Amino acid sequence: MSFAKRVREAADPIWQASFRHSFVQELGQGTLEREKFRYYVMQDAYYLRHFARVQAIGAAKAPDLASTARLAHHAQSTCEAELSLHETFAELLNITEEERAAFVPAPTAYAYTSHMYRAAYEGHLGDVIAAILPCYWLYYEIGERLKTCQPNDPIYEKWIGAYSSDWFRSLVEEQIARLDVIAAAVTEEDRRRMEQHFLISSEYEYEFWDMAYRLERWRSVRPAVNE
Ligand SMILES: Cc1ncc(C[n+]2csc(CCO)c2C)c(N)n1
Repeated sequence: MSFAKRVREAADPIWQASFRHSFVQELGQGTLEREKFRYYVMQDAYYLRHFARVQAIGAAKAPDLASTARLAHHAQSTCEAELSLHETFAELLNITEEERAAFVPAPTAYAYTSHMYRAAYEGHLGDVIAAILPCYWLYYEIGERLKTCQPNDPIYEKWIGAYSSDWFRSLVEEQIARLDVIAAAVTEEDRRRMEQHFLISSEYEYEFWDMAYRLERWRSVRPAVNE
């Protein structure tokens, strides 16, 4: 069995929990409270800004120029996706400049992005891909599950459409293939560490839905946003 398939299986219980999460279910049914989705969109914009930087670290750590080019390209696409996400949803959801200025990353958004930076800082390209792959792959599987849903809400339909597209599918397949090529060439110890990154990111994907559903906040401190 390929490395990617193996870690996907190891992560299956937590992926199933994401599929069942009320945030995902209610998004598909169109019953998700707008406040929760707005909160999610703003936290996700923060997540994407850092995701792009982690991809750029992957580009810098890649051992061959072709991988550097692809990862750098993906970092740019994430920046563009983030910008268009911001523009489209900010308009549709009436997110104001004041709200953006007052934005604070929630503990889970901060912890998840910190986890990706840690994997990238300490490791090689395989660690970066292992940490970022659940983001692509889980969203693709969620897109597949939700694509037959009819939330009867243009905003939720737009979100589902973004993750069930063929374009998105090819992105996921590219990263799965990259993970398998790297995993086949590294040591057993490297593979164990990569599996841990994959599992921890899978846990944080679940926590991210939960964070939005609960409108998570810091208990006492209000850290200023770091770009
Ligand atoms: C918490 C969270 N996890 C995963 C994604 C999905 N995603 C983020 S960046 C990227 C790469 C292509 O742009 C993908 C698939 C998300 N939006 N938010």
